[in-house]
Amino acid sequence: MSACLIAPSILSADFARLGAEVDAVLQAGADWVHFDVMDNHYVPNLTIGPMVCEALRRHGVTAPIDVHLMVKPVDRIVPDFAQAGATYISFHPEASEHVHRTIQLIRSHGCRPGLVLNPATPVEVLDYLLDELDLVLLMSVNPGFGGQAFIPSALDKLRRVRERIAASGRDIRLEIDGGVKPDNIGAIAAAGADTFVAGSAIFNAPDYAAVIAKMRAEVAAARSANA
Ligand SMILES: O=C(CO)[C@@H](O)[C@H](O)COP(=O)(O)O
Repeated sequence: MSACLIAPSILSADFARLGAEVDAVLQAGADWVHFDVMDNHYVPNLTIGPMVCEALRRHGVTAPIDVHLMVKPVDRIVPDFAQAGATYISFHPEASEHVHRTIQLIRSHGCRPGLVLNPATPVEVLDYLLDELDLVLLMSVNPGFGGQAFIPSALDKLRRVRERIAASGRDIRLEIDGGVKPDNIGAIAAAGADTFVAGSAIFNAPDYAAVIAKMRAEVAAARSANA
């Protein structure tokens, strides 16, 4: 099993102090910065774009930036995010006319491509695509807002995607996003996730290091119970 990675979603950060917030979660032990891009079209909310990603790089952030595009169309913003310093760029298949082409576009710009499955998107959407992907992101809430409750059917979906990744023989991260908390992250890890996005659970906590450490401990306990 791949290393457990914790990716705080900056959607729940204090945007007035974004650089300091990102520094704080990374110093507290986070691995990635999860960067939620919403366009008020594909999803009913509006957030941040490539200029903010670039500003974080200029601020000195060297950790992987995990860009989750909740935008439609996708392709025209990909080069801008690559230029801005994105590491992973993930998108929703429903938002792209030509999913395979968008994946190739992301890779051709030097980034790692990921595909995002909404709660009602079947796992079969991965057919013919897993060989091209570096990451699969399963949404355990409907995209658009932080602070929603985890949808339990995501656990079965994680197991099914984990089986497909194992069968592919490729090193693909399996990321989960939405309602991830210290009290459910163990079950989520046991179902097969290795990369954990958490927004409100981390940024609403008084002590970022303590909540990240608690999440890692829960993942480690679940993995050793399943070994
Ligand atoms: O992409 C999204 C929502 O669309 C997520 O990244 C949320 O921002 C996660 O927030 P929490 O559920 O962890 O509060």
